[in-house]
Amino acid sequence: MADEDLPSGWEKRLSRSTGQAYYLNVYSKESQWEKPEKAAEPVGGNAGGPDTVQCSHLLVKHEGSRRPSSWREDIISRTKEEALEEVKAYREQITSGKASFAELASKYSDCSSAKRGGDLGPFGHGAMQKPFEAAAFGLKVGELSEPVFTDSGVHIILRTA
Ligand SMILES: O=C(N[C@H](Cc1nc2ccccc2[nH]1)C(=O)O)c1cc2ccccc2s1
Repeated sequence: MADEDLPSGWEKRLSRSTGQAYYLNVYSKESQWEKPEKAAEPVGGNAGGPDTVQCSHLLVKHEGSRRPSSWREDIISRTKEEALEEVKAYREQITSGKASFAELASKYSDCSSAKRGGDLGPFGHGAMQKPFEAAAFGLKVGELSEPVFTDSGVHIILRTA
């Protein structure tokens, strides 16, 4: 049933038992008696955003990391603060053009993806730790994140696709 000033994503229906009008959210299939005032959003939260992104990252682990070991160092003992300072220095070298992201990631990242210049390949929602996912999906293609903290350590993330 059409209703000229009904926000998008809703349909007006009539109750079979009472004949009273109710409103159906065409995305969630939920219904309500009150006339909606806002458009219904497609479910899934990132309406209009991509389902997958591709990123490279440079990870500096620290003594409190989930796994304080990597291909670079058997036992990683730097502090979280030291890891942040190192990541900020790498970020500055990249943004000033003194070094490429892939060059620094391959040399200094404590993630095994260092062997691929930091490339993690394409990934969707739910694949990575939440702070990493939130940062990655918030980047434009070609954009370099500020330092991001996860249980693995301190990252900078470059969205590549
Ligand atoms: O979890 C990984 N590596 C961990 C470190 C780590 N922790 C992360 C958390 C979020 C995103 C990437 C991350 N990498 C390790 O080596 O201890 C991954 C390595 C690779 C390599 C290739 C592609 C995906 C991945 S995910």
